[in-house]
This record gives sequence, C-alpha cells and structure tokens, in this order.
Amino acid sequence: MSKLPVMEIFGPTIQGEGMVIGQKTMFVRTAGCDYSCSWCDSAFTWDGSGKEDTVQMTAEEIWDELKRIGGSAFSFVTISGGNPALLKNLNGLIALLHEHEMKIGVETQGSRWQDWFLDIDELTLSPKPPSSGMNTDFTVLDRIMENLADGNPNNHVSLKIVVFNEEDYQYAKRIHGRYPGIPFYLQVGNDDSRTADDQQLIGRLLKKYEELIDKVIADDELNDVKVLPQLHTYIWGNKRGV
Ligand SMILES: C[S@@+](CC[C@H](N)C(=O)[O-])C[C@H]1O[C@@H](n2cnc3c(N)ncnc32)[C@H](O)[C@@H]1O
Ligand SMILES: Nc1nc2[nH]cc(C(=O)O)c2c(=O)[nH]1
Ligand code: SF4
Ligand SMILES: [Mg+2]
Repeated sequence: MSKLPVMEIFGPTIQGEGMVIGQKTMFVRTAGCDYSCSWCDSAFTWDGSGKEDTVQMTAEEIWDELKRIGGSAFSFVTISGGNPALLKNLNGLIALLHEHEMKIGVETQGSRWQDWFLDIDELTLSPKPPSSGMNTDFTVLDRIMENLADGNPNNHVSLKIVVFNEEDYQYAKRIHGRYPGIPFYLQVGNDDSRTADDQQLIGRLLKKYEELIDKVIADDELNDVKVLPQLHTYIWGNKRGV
C-alpha cells in the first residue's frame, strides 16, 4: 500500500487564504519541499526541525485520522505542505476523499506538475516572488497553466502571490500579465512568522494590508484582482495546526 509523508492533520478550521478564504476545511500537511523560501511560515515541513513529526500514512489512514478529529463536521479537505506536488501517489488520497464526497483544495507553488492537479476542485498556485530567494522556472509554470487550461473545466484554479516589497509587487504584476485570465490574488507577507506577540503582529499586518490595498487601488494594471490578508493570522497569530 502506497504511503504519504504527513506532517500534520488538523481542523476543522477555516481556509485563511486565497480563492476559498473563509471555507470550513480540514488540513493535511505533507512533508518536504523543493523550495526553501526565506520567509516560509511552514519551514518545519522541510528544514529538518519537524523530522520526528513526519508519519508515513496510507490514504485510508489519513481518512481515518480526518474522521477521528473532524467527525462528520467537514466536507472540504485542503492539502498543503511543504509541496504536495512532489507526491505522485497523492492520487490515491484524492480518489478516496472524492469517494467520500469531499471537496478538495491544494496549495502548491507551481514548480512541479502532477496529473492529479486535474482532479482538484480548488487549486491554488503560488509562484514565489524575489524576496523568497527562489527563482520561478517559467517553462514549468507555462506548461502547468497550459495543462490546466486543457483540463477539467469544472475545477477552479487561481494564482496567489505573496508580497513583501516593491520587487515582489512588480513580480506579481508580471505573473498577472502573463496569465491574464486566471483569478488573481495578492496576499500580505508575514515577516515575523515566529513571534507569539499576536497583538503586535496583527497591528503590523493590518498596516501592511492597508498599504497593499492602497497600492492596488491606484494601479490600472491590477484591476481584476483580489487583495487578501492571511485571515487565520488575525484570529490565531502564528499558532500551528489552525
Ligand atoms: C506554506 S505554503 C505550502 C504550499 C506551497 N509550498 C506553496 O508555497 O504554495 C502555503 C501558502 O503559505 C504562503 N506563505 C508561506 N509563508 C508565508 C508568509 N511568511 N507570509 C505570507 N504567506 C506565506 C505560501 O506562499 C503559500 O501560498
Ligand atoms: N487556517 C489556515 N489557512 C491556511 N491556508 C493556507 C495554509 C497553509 O499553510 O497552506 C493555511 C493554514 O495553515 N491554516
Ligand atoms: S514553497 Fe511553500 S512550503 Fe516550500 S518553502 Fe516556499 S512557502 Fe514554504
Ligand atoms: Mg500556512
């Protein structure tokens, strides 16, 4: 039986980001990433610090755990990481979740293609801007966008760019310009994803959110876009597993 490296399973909570923000959902967070973003808020999935927390699980075991902690109080499961797109065999879990009539969301950065992308109800691609220290391979990203355009029209796809500075903002504009028909989200970057001082963090993030909104309002190259915070940080700060 094929196994998946699972770092955390939690919920129900609300999706705090992007195209289905506010959606009640469970989360499955897989281990391992092909990137190492400077500001990654889930670095424990790839920097070695969460090694002991990684459990190899079959799709059935993951479903059992979702039911054990979520009961019958959920109908949506979000798979994040790390980069879940490293896992070819995630197709088994996706099939099982759909058998149980779950809707499925996935968070990935657009560095790898998997055929199971076509089975995801709400797929978020989040290419990484310069401040992350990562380089976007546009050959790969173009191919992903082409495959998705040729794929299942019932599935929703969006682009979400995290913005920390002016360079990131220009990168976001470049991505939106390159894939103009794809629902586009700008997200406020959290520059202190370790602090436990929630009030100070929320104050600062609100200010950054306002600054990003002001910038987009004045920008005629970013009209059909959505500007969002990471909603969960306003409720729970940097707490893990929410
Ligand atoms: C932890 S990542 C995991 C999925 C995938 N590796 C990716 O980056 O899209 C989930 C989302 O959190 C975002 N994210 C990570 N660190 C962040 C930070 N410090 N501030 C804002 N968003 C962040 C990522 O850009 C991504 O959209
Ligand atoms: N509530 C909540 N919403 C989220 N949206 C994306 C998340 C992620 O880490 O991928 C995340 C998360 O960890 N928690
Ligand atoms: S791609 Fe996602 S999980 Fe990987 S390092 Fe960047 S933000 Fe973190
Ligand atoms: Mg997160």
